[in-house]
Amino acid sequence: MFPESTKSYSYEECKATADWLLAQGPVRPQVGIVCGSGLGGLAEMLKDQLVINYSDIPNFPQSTVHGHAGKLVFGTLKGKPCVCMQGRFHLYEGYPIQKITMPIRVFKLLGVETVLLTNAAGGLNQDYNVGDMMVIKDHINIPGFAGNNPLVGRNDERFGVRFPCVSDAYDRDLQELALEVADELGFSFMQKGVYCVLGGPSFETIAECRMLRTLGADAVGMSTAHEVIVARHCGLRVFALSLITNKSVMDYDSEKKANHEEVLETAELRAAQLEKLIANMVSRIETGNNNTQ
Ligand SMILES: O=P(O)(O)O[C@H]1O[C@H](CO)[C@@H](O)[C@H]1O
Ligand SMILES: Nc1nc2[nH]cnc2c(=O)[nH]1
Repeated sequence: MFPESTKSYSYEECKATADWLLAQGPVRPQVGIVCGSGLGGLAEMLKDQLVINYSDIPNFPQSTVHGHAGKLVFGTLKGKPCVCMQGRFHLYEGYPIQKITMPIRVFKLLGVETVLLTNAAGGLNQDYNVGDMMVIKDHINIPGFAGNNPLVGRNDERFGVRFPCVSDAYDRDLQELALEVADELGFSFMQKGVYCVLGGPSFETIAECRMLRTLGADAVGMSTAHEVIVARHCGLRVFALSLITNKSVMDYDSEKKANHEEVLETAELRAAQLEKLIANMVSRIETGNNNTQ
């Protein structure tokens, strides 16, 4: 009924991967973290680590992008059992959208309740500066407009409903918690806005940047929104944060050119602060009942 390209990983395949992972170590993670480009240092914060290469995990895709190490790290962060993806998957790597989001379903089957996703993104909002952190309040899923949504294909009710609501995808309490924690840390570079996902890997043209800004997007990237849709479908609580690694070029007189090196350089500059923010958030997320303290 559905073409082969829309084949999801079945519940049984995701379960087999989750069971294999659970058999490797004692940690039963309640928080799942996904590291954006150049932000893999987040995983280093975990204590009592069990590190598993993606290449050793049954059914798992492989990382192909510089700045995405390709390791799954289990451990505790501020005493909370966590699992951290040091490297995510993107559409432009050539994977079907169901494959790049499959780890989120594995998170669910591992017992994860809350996912914290990070990414590197271009700042469309001209009030944003390089190095700002944007709490994502909503997204625009451009590939989804053309039917490239991770939930396309047969729906398995064991994960979630056929038509999930995503108007409340980004948990409001977690958004508030992030801003509260950032304030306590003295961060003066916090923003809250709308993330737009494109397929990549080419960066945007000037006309595209102008169009996306007109549509209401504050930042643009090539990830996250697909993971968020799958996470919400299976009932996970979601928080997502963009590091504005570069300013989108909106002006034909500009000499600036988007490039992955700048993305990684900015990530390196802000990594320690981003790690602090996420760690302090994790310490205040009450696990076991999906609430914050
Ligand atoms: O979204 P993450 O994985 O942080 O990566 C972002 O950085 C890369 C471009 O430099 C793209 O992959 C874009 O999506
Ligand atoms: N699409 C896109 N992804 C990014 N990731 C980091 N910066 C950018 C950007 O400017 N555009």
